[in-house]
Amino acid sequence: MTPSDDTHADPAAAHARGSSGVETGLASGAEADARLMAEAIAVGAGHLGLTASNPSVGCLIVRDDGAGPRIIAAAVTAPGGRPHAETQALAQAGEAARGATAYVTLEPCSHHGHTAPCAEALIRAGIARVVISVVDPDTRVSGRGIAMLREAGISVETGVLEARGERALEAYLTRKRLGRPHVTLKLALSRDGMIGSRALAVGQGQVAITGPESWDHVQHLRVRSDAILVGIGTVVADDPELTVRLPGLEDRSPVRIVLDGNLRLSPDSKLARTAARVPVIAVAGVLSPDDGDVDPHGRQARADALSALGVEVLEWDPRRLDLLLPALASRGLSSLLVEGGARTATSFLDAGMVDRLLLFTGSPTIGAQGIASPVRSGLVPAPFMHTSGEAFGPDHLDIYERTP
Ligand SMILES: NC(=O)C1=CN([C@@H]2O[C@H](COP(=O)(O)OP(=O)(O)OC[C@H]3O[C@@H](n4cnc5c(N)ncnc54)[C@H](OP(=O)(O)O)[C@@H]3O)[C@@H](O)[C@H]2O)C=CC1
Ligand SMILES: Nc1c(N[C@@H]2O[C@H](COP(=O)(O)O)[C@@H](O)[C@H]2O)[nH]c(=O)[nH]c1=O
Ligand SMILES: [Zn+2]
Repeated sequence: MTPSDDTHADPAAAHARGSSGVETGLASGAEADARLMAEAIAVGAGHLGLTASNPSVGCLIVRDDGAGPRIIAAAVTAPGGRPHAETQALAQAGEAARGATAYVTLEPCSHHGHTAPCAEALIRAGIARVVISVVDPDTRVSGRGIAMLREAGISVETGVLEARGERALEAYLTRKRLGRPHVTLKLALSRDGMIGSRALAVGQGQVAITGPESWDHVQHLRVRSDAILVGIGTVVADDPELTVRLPGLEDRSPVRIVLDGNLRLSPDSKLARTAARVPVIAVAGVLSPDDGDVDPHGRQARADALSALGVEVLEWDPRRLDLLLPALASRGLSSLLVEGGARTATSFLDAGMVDRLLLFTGSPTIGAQGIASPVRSGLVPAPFMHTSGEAFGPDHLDIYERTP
């Protein structure tokens, strides 16, 4: 078996197989279960950022006819969230599913939602054993899928490679458990801890801090996110596009969100001009009668112009992250990538709304005109814990995770 960890490739194509399936070279048992679940997790990761409110689940159908386990089908939740992984894998396997084992990263669903329950489909297909990584916290499922399978006489094992499974499904699990998206804050820091420069005139573009290798990695982070968020200060200063521009993955751009309490977003900005292609939400707050410094007519005209371009102007207080994030979650957004700037990063950190912190440190120094980052590598306070570090060309990425 060559387990696939390429989350960017088409997961089904990664499993090109003949009618006899993919030999794994393993003997059945706990080690094979773990290896096959690792493969199911890799397959499931293939549609992160594409399945909206649904988790991107991986499912393998595996047969052992005496010569060791063979993968006869592999599927991931379809873009948009349906069909679910199991029904697609069962369709691929056909009659060969009878007596086989299903490896599923999330407990098979038991509810009649938009589709019939996957647990029922597994039973009907004659699956003999189901191996599950994570139990589904969805209140419509939550143990019922497992119970249905067991009642039908299927042998069920749960918690296989659970930590890795939880990590792969972290966005979905955070939304279900905490009622808000999983938040990754990513910042690019100069060697002296700055994220930008005040010396640049508006529209002069951003300071180059990190190189192409980091850029490539951030593009992949965007691919796997449901939404990307910045403050209006960044939009005014840099006029970013915030899309995915990797060849072949251009259609994987996440929803773009701007915190913009005074609706300063210009209809001429790259965000507004591309809104018809990739959604943009401007979180614009509600004008109160004493907002003396804002011309309500100007604001309304801007709102109209932006709406005509396809920007959604959301009258929600961008300062109340404690309310905004649950509102985004209720739209089905499970993973949020916050890309700055300094004030926005500070707000998310102060509100305790950052689950993972990615600090890219580049080689340039910016000096006294710099805009200081609210956090610096090596100086990140609790509750964050440094979990890994990696080089990207001349840059260094440090990853910190929130500890419970
Ligand atoms: N190196 C890096 O990783 C990055 C660097 N940058 C740099 O950062 C600089 C911009 O940073 P900064 O000026 O701090 O601007 P931000 O992008 O953080 O935007 C801040 C503005 O957003 C609005 N806002 C609305 N709600 C919130 C909220 N909850 N929290 C914070 N702000 C909110 C406010 O404007 P209002 O009152 O009008 O609503 C506020 O002034 C630029 O120089 C840019 O190049 C930017 C991104 C990444
Ligand atoms: N994506 C996925 C599952 N997702 C489950 O289904 C719920 C959404 O149901 P519905 O809105 O009807 O599609 C979601 O909250 C989660 O419980 N289940 C599975 O068996 N396999 C899958 O591949
Ligand atoms: Zn299902």
